[in-house]
Order: sequence, then C-alpha cells, then structure tokens
Amino acid sequence: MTDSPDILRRLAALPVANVGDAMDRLNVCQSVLRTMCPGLTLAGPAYTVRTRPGDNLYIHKALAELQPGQILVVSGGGDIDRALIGELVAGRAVAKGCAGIVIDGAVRDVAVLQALGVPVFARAITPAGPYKDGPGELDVPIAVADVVVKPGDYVLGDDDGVVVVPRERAETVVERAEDKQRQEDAKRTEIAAQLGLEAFPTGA
Ligand SMILES: O=C([O-])CC(=O)C(=O)O
Ligand SMILES: [Mg+2]
Repeated sequence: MTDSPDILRRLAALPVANVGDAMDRLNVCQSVLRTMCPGLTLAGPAYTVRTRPGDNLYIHKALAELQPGQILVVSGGGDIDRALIGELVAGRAVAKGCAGIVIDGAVRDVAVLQALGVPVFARAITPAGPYKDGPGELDVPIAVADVVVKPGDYVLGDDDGVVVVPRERAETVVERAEDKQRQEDAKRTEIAAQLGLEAFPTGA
C-alpha cells in the first residue's frame, strides 16, 4: 500500500477528538484504551497483529515485519490479566523505526516505556507476563476496543484516546477535521478575548 505522507502529516497535526468528530464521532476506540505515556502523540499506518489473549508469540513475529513509521496495533482480546509487551518488545519495535504501539490488552515496565519516549496505548498495566505459544495472525483486519483496524489504516492517539481513520476515507476525513479545527479556532480566539488572554491555552 502506498504511503501518503502529506495526509499523515495533516492528520497528525489535528486533535484526535476533532478527527473523531469528522467521522461522525464513530471509529473512536472505547475509553478503556488509555495513554501509558502522557503528552506523547501517536500517528501512522497500522501494522496489525491478532494474538491469543495473554500470549505474545505473534508480537515477537511482527517485530521482524515492522517498517519504519508504522504503528504496531495488537488485538489481544481485551484481556488485562497478562502484559503483552514491556520495555524489551517496545525497545525492539523502536529500533525498527516503529512510531507507536496500541495494545488491546495490558502492558508492563511502564516507567521504561515512558523513558523510551515511545507512545504506547493500552487498557491496563500488570506485572504478569505473557505466554509465548501462539496462535495468532499478522497483517489481518482486527478489532481494537470496539473499532475495526485494517492493515495500513491510520491510527492516531493523544491524551484523549485513540481513533482509527480507514485508509480509503483519509482524504475526506482530514478535510472535514481541518474545517472543524478552523471553526473551533475562531471560537477559541473569541473565548481567549473574554478571558483576557492573548491566546487560548494549547495544552502542549
Ligand atoms: O516478557 C515479555 O515478552 C514482555 C516484556 O516484559 C517485555 O517486552 O519487556
Ligand atoms: Mg519486560
């Protein structure tokens, strides 16, 4: 699948909430999927993995396939009793140029994930480790916190949560989201004046 760096750059510049609004407020992952690394944003095309809950053999297999800029997106069935990744898997993914990790399950070693500076989103943290027996699947459509993710779909995350932009709709979605952002910018300027501020806070 050809990459669209311009669309990705434009999507990445927008708040995740506005991109969700631009998809009729659908395609937003359930709020159980939270950032493990506050302040870091995530944006890129998905490399998808489906694993047996509590088992990360196929995540290790995925490390060999990951391309720079991709987001490692894992459906672990939402199980939160075993961590599917920690510092070692995350470090290896970063070494392959991975731009972020989304786990529909749990993670561990969270202090080091933050120190690595890689955006990681997951349902939970637990010290309990994963089994490594399989089965699993690579590069297939998956479900992540109630949203379908196809290989190559754009995945975006910030402190509010995660949205998935289907690749085939990305152009329309980014235009709608930019339009919404412009409308909101006008409102922010108006509110800043009411607050006696030179500019509306950015949260950055
Ligand atoms: O043991 C594992 O596969 C998960 C883990 O803690 C790590 O990646 O550091
Ligand atoms: Mg570990």
